[in-house]
Amino acid sequence: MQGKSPTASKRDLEEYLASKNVRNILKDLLQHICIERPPNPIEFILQYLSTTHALETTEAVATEEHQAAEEHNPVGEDLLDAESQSSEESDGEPNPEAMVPPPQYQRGRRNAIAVAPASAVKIEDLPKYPKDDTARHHIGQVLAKNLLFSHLDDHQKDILIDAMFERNAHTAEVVIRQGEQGDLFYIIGSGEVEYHITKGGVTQCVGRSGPGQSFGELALMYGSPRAATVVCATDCMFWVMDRNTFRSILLETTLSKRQRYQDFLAQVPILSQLTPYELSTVSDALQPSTFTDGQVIVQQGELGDRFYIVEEGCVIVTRVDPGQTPMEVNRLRPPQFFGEIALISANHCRRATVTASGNVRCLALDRDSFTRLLGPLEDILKRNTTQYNLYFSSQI
Ligand SMILES: Nc1ncnc2c1ncn2[C@@H]1O[C@@H]2COP(=O)(O)O[C@H]2[C@H]1O
Ligand SMILES: Nc1ncnc2c1ncn2[C@@H]1O[C@@H]2COP(=O)(O)O[C@H]2[C@H]1O
Repeated sequence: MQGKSPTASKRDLEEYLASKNVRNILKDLLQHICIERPPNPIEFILQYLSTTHALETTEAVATEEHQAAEEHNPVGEDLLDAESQSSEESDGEPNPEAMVPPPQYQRGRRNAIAVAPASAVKIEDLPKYPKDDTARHHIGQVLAKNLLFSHLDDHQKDILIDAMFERNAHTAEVVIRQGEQGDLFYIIGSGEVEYHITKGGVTQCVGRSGPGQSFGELALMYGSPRAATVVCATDCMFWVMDRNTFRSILLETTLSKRQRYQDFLAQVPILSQLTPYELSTVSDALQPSTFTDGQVIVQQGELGDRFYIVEEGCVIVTRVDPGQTPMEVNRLRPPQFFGEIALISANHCRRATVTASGNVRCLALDRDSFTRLLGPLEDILKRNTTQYNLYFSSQI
């Protein structure tokens, strides 16, 4: 028997590794270990590989179906319909409860995270849908409203703008159906949508979104069936991107931000009222800010438009009343928060000065995100201010 030359066997090996996609699988695995830093990496690796393997098999089938659909309809016409029909065609009437939301969005199971593998598609191979300057400008404005896109540089934004296509839908039209497979991500250009979840035979409206907001990320992040039905509350225009574009440009940051803040936000008492999914949308909107010792974060008497949660370090709250010297009234540490009074009071005025004591890291929400995400907590926040013993609390 003739032995193979060392060069030939090295080449064989390379070919074998390439044909089985081994390098990419290991790269993805390593990337996800770095993002999640699991306490037990071996358990994580075993779970990741078994989940990934299952997902890749399903994805291969889904991709073939998608390619077949694209060959039939190369410019992406009727993709909304294609998305909502796919599972009806495969197994008759869709059953919204056949599949439940991904485990991390079910109460009490926050740690069970199934991570979908990152896309192997190169950025330059993403689709390009021609559009005029007005459309590009409009997408740019829409993206600027959504913090999921805030980390993108101009080059990435251009790629994203090229890869998106426009979809229109009428009031009451179902864009996404709970339980179905899906591979599109939507950004609302105009109009409003409602989210409905059916559980135990009961359908509930769990939220509503408007221009600049996005939906449809869960199925793309976790390879799971759609977790909610999305229905147009008004006539809508969407900018839509496919799974590969979402994964190439948005998956890592969205996933890592949600995973990074998930456990921390769960400790913030005021946020315990929110569902795990609502908490994850709070994570998307958080803006980390750092302060050095003595730096004033908010100043009494100024107008305020940001809410802060202390993530690391300590802040000192001081107040000065007319004709008095400034007095320390509070010290706040993780996971306490401040800055809500200016956002819920009529005159938007800061009622105290907050200063960093040592190095401090805070997570901030701007006024729009605060109102949209924490608006339902306003009564609790107002009640909470009574603990500050503010003589003007009745004016809030
Ligand atoms: N409470 C919620 N639970 C799950 N998904 C939600 C919820 N509210 C809005 N959604 C969105 O509805 C989308 C349905 O499709 P996806 O599961 O891909 O992604 C989901 C989210 O983007
Ligand atoms: N005793 C206190 N009096 C006033 N504000 C306080 C007090 N303790 C903590 N704070 C926080 O300090 C913040 C200063 O900005 P805001 O008035 O927006 O919201 C205020 C509260 O969140």
